[in-house]
Amino acid sequence: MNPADMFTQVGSVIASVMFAWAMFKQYCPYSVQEYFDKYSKRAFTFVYPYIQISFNEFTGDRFMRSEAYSAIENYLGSRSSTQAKRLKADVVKNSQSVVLSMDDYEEVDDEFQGVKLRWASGKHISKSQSVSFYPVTDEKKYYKLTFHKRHRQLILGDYLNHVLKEGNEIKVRNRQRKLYTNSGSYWRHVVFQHPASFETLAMEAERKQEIVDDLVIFSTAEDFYARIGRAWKRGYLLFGPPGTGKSTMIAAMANLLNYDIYDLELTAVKDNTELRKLLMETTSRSIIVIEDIDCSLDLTGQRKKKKEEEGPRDEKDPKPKLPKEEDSKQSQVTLSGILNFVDGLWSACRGERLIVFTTNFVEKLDPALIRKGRMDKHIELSYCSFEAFQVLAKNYLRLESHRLFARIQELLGETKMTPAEVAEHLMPKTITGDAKVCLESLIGALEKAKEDAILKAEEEAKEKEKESARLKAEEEAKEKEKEKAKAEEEAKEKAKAEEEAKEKDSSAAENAKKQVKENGFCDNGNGELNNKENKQEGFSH
Ligand SMILES: Nc1ncnc2c1ncn2[C@@H]1O[C@H](COP(=O)(O)OP(=O)(O)OP(=O)(O)O)[C@@H](O)[C@H]1O
Ligand SMILES: [Mg+2]
Repeated sequence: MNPADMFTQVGSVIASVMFAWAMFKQYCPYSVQEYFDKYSKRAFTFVYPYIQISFNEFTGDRFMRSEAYSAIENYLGSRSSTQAKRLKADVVKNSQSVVLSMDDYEEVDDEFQGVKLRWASGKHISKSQSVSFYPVTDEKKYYKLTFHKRHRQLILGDYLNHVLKEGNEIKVRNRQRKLYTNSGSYWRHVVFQHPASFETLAMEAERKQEIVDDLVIFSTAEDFYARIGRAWKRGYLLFGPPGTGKSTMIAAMANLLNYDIYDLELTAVKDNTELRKLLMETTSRSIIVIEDIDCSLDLTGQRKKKKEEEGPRDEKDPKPKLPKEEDSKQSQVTLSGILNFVDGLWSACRGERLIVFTTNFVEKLDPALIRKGRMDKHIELSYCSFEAFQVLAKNYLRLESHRLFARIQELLGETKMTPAEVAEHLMPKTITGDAKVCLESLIGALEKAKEDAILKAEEEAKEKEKESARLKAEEEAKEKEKEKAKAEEEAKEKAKAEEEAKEKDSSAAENAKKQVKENGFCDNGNGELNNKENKQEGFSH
């Protein structure tokens, strides 16, 4: 048979098969088609010796990007750069390095313990049903792994673990950390580039080391948390006056552990459901921060008391007050919503998370919120100590020691100044950045602060004295009032007694007169008898 005849024959066979298939599709009942589909696929897999696994980009309801997908993407990155012909490039780490990954419909070979496998990338495209001028396409990307079925055990066990582990490590190395903030129920992010570190944090070295150790132990304790059956999370409560470094410490924590930050603005969260949704969208290796928790919501222990103190409504205005506009817009996140959030009911799903609360007034918070187990570590950030000052001097002025340090140490022991205020004075004030000028400015400020504190203390002492004198005078006046009331009472009692005695006397005289009239004598009550004659003659018995 010559080639021309052969092509004609093959062509006519293909055309006949396609015609038969089209007829089958058109006229055969749907149930029979389904049956046919099912068994043809089974027959195919029976003779086809390879296994295929798909890893889709999104899991669930397009809610979260699959961690396995992004790990595979990273893992295949280095292999694709040497094998694939079409690559995708992305810039990471503050525009400092380029990361390559394979483009759609590319294939890459891999080898593990002598076994050959193949990865392919692809996407399903489905057009959305919406009627629109610009039709929206819904892309679902995936990676497909193909390997011989006799290696099933090895690939499903060791190889996939190896891919995920290595992919995650590459991800951590390349990752550009993000600072997320919530606007309503969505997170928005910017690249996180805060320069704070524990080295530059002004704090006593011992306490600082303790916190660093705690963080590092936490970040490497996955197996421990799994063994004791607790969610891999840890709560930190940072408290202290404004400007003592709470926010700075959070940035230092994120830099130390290479974590993202989710800065949660509670007042922008509508209710507990929205809070849960936001939390579910946080990724592992992150710090979830709620700053100034005492101001965020009415979560303080004094909540009930405050309401009681407000007392009954104004008598003159018995109408119930309508809520103000901002009241009605207020967040409905409740204390129990926050407690669930902290307890990790919703965060237990995957990965490590730190939860950090900051407050200026720890005593105002509801004890339930900050009990151990919820907020595992309470860290007080307080006024600047000499040791903290030394760190600042080293950061700002590159000074280890100076003759003015002694005076500063003395003053810091006598007065309170926040690290933020101290740092402000250490900012170079001249072009030459003369350290002496800065230190003298700080000494001046500390001396002034000390004087102010003395004046304030004197003022307070005077106020106290005045108050106690006022209280004493009030007490004395009350005492006098009491004595006067008592004297008046006694005088009244006496007058009453005299009145009664008088009345008694007059009734006795009346009785005597009556007896004399009737009997000619009377008993005067002393066993003596009186009569008219005796009286007239001046006799008496
Ligand atoms: N302990 C510290 N170490 C280094 N710098 C500090 C420290 N405390 C404060 N600062 C400096 O002061 C500034 C303000 O500090 P920060 O915002 O961390 O204070 P804060 O405690 O969060 O205050 P607030 O309670 O008002 O939020 C920072 O920019 C930082 O430079
Ligand atoms: Mg702060």
